[in-house]
This record gives sequence, structure tokens and C-alpha cells, in this order.
Amino acid sequence: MISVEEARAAVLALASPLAVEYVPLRHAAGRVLAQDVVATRTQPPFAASSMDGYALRRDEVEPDALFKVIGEAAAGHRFDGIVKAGQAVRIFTGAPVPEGADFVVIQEDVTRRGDLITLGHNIGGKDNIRPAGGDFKLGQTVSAPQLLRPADIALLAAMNIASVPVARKPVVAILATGDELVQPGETPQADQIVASNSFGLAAMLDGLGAETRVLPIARDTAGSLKQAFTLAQGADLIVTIGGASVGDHDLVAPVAAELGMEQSFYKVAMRPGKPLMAGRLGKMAMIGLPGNPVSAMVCGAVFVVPLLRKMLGLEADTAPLLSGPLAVDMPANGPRAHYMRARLINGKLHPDTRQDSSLLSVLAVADVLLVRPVNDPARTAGEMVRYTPL
Ligand SMILES: Nc1nc2c(c(=O)[nH]1)N[C@H]1C(S)=C(S)[C@@H](COP(=O)(O)OP(=O)(O)OC[C@H]3O[C@@H](n4cnc5c(N)ncnc54)[C@H](O)[C@@H]3O)O[C@H]1N2
Ligand code: MOO
Repeated sequence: MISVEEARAAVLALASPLAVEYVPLRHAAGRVLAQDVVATRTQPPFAASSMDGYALRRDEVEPDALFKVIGEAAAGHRFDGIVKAGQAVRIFTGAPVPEGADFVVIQEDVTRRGDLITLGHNIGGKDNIRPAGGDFKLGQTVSAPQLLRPADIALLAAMNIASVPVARKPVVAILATGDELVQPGETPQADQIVASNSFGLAAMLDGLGAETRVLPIARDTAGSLKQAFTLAQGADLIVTIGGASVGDHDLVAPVAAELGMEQSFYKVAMRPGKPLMAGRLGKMAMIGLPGNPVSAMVCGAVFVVPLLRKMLGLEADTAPLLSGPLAVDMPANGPRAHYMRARLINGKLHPDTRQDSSLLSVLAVADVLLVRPVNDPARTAGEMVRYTPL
């Protein structure tokens, strides 16, 4: 059995960053920017008023000063003349500040009669002008790689980047196996249960920007499994669930081998997740997850997510492990790294008393995985331990 670290390295070696494609800005949110992009303009392109009021000369601002209003500047409609001594231009938010003016008095501080305005007594020193290029300048770079969030999309739009270079979406086929499984919404027979892992994993991977295909459930026969594998063709990654252990009906490894899988490893010193396997099947990377629901989800987070991040051109790791104090005593750990479902309450880590790998209800209320190294000695409440957010 190899260590979690060795297994992660072997998984990451299965794939490389995917090709770049251009998508319309409207479809770029949630995608990973694959190449640096450069602003094609300056923002704002002119000194702009940040308030509704009057543009005039700063050196003339004093209580009760009188100005003649000689024109108007609105957003999208500049005033073409020059503001001279004793003159003001009516201006609105977003409008270019006219030549000659270097100050905008907000209209609340002004009394207007016809074409004349008089300044009030409480005008501060703020000019209410946004300088040209105050947000960004022509040629400014947005760096790749990065996951594009709504704010990034707005920035790219303002930079007039209509077509965005992003990493191609990894296509992931998810293949659940087992005679006992039916799809959610179907009516299980007495000996059957509802497939959950494929849906949890699909949600996990979709959230990362994968194009996930949940394949029909394969039955516990070599024929059914082979047929399901053919449906995965064209994917970048196939993730199988279940049938990974040593039982008579655990057929994933032998069938994959028959189809030409080059196995990278089988079995990892971790709990849950011992019977994990990985390798290459033709052009696809393959990860065989254990069937127990919590094992599948934990292995998804520990191995599949980093692989997808690598395919997307991102750092494989989202963040290093964090440290926090234990709320309770814990016995020594055994020869497998233990990824315990735990809750972080008032800064303290509470591992759930029930750690069986079938318990989705425990996983669903956990907010962290407490990570115990191989052969970690007994720990007492208050000791610092490592964890990762879920
Ligand atoms: N003699 C041994 N038995 C087992 C060992 C072992 O080392 N020696 N390892 C155990 C460990 S650890 C795990 S984990 C499981 C993994 O088994 P499989 O990957 O072969 O998974 P299955 O047997 O197919 O299923 C296990 C369990 O999970 C349920 N399951 C499967 N797929 C789904 C799904 N898509 N959605 C929901 N639930 C699913 C399945 O019904 C079983 O209850 O093996 C141990 N055995
Ligand atoms: O992967 Mo198994 O969950 O260690 O019980």
C-alpha cells in the first residue's frame, strides 16, 4: 500500500493541463483564464465627474462665489468648450470634466437662479473627479491562471475583452457500478439502495468547472461494465465508483485491465479510501473510487479535485492543511492516514463519534476533515491537529 502523498503524486501524473479555447465573455464565469489578457482601453478614458453638480475652477471656490452656467456635460455627451474664470458647466455623474475645470461642486451645495449659481459655505476640498485611468490603463494585465468570478467578468467587460481564453472544460465520465443500485427517483427493490456517490461527485466536479457525464449504472457483470466503459470514450477522465475491493463481484480492476488499463497503483494507506486505484485507459485518466459513499466523496476531494485543478491549469492544492485545537481526547491512529469527519465549533475540532464510511448523514453535517497521519499517537483535548475545510 502506498501513502496518500505518493498516491496523489501518481494521480497528478496522469494528466496535463488541457488546451486553451476562446469563449464569449457571457460564458466565461466559473472558467479558468488560461492566458494573460491585456486591457484594450483605459478606464475611465477621460477625467469624469463622480457627482451631479457644477464643474468649475478650484482656485475660485469660496463661500458665496458667483458663476455663470455656460453649458451642460452629461454621461455620453461632453461639453466641448473651455471653462474660464467665473464660469461653470452643469455636470452629471460619469460625464467628462470639461477643459479648464478641475473641480465639481455637488448641486446640494449650490443655489441656482437662471444661469447663475452661488456656492454655499460648506464646500470641502474633495474635487469629485475620477482621473483618467484611475481604474485601469491600456495594456494592464489580468493574469492567468485564475478562476473567473463575477467581479473578474465585469473587469474583463470594462476592458473590452469580448472573447476570453479559458482552459477547455475537463470532460469527466462518472460510472457507478453495482446490482444493488437504482437512480434517484426510481423505486428500489427490497435488496436495493439509491445511488448517491455519482451525484455527490458530479456536484463536486461541476462546481470546479468540469463537464460531468453521469453514465448509466453498470451491473456486476463484465459485459455490463465493458459496455459502460465504451460510453465513457472521449472523456478526459473516467471515475468509477464501487467494485474496487476484493469481493467476487468487484470487477472494475479486472475489466479495466482487460480493456488495456495501465495501472498506476491500487490501494492507499488511508481511511476511508483504501481500495482506491488509478491509471490510464487509452487517452483517459482513470480513477477507481471505493463504493462506500463517504470513501468516494473523501477520495473525490483528496484526489479527483486536485487532478481536475491540474487539468484546468490551476495549482493542484487549494490550500495547505490548517491547524486547530482538538475538543476531545483521541486514541492513537493505526497504519492508515485517517480523514475524520469533524465539526469546527468555536474554533475547536470535534471529530464525529461515528466514522463508518457508509454514513452520508455524518459527512453532510461535517464542515472539515481532521487529518490524522499514519500511526499518530494518542492525542488529548487542546492539542493542535491538522484539518482541511470541506
Ligand atoms: N475482505 C475485504 N472486504 C473489504 C475490504 C477489504 O480490504 N477486504 N475493504 C473494504 C473497504 S475499506 C471498502 S471502502 C469497500 C470498498 O468496496 P468496493 O469499492 O468494492 O465497493 P462496493 O462493494 O461496490 O460497495 C461498497 C458499499 O458502497 C455502496 N455503494 C457502492 N456504490 C455506490 C453508489 N454509487 N452510491 C451509493 N452507495 C454505493 C454499496 O452498496 C456497498 O454498501 O470494501 C470493503 N470490503
Ligand atoms: O475505503 Mo473503506 O471506506 O476505508 O471503509
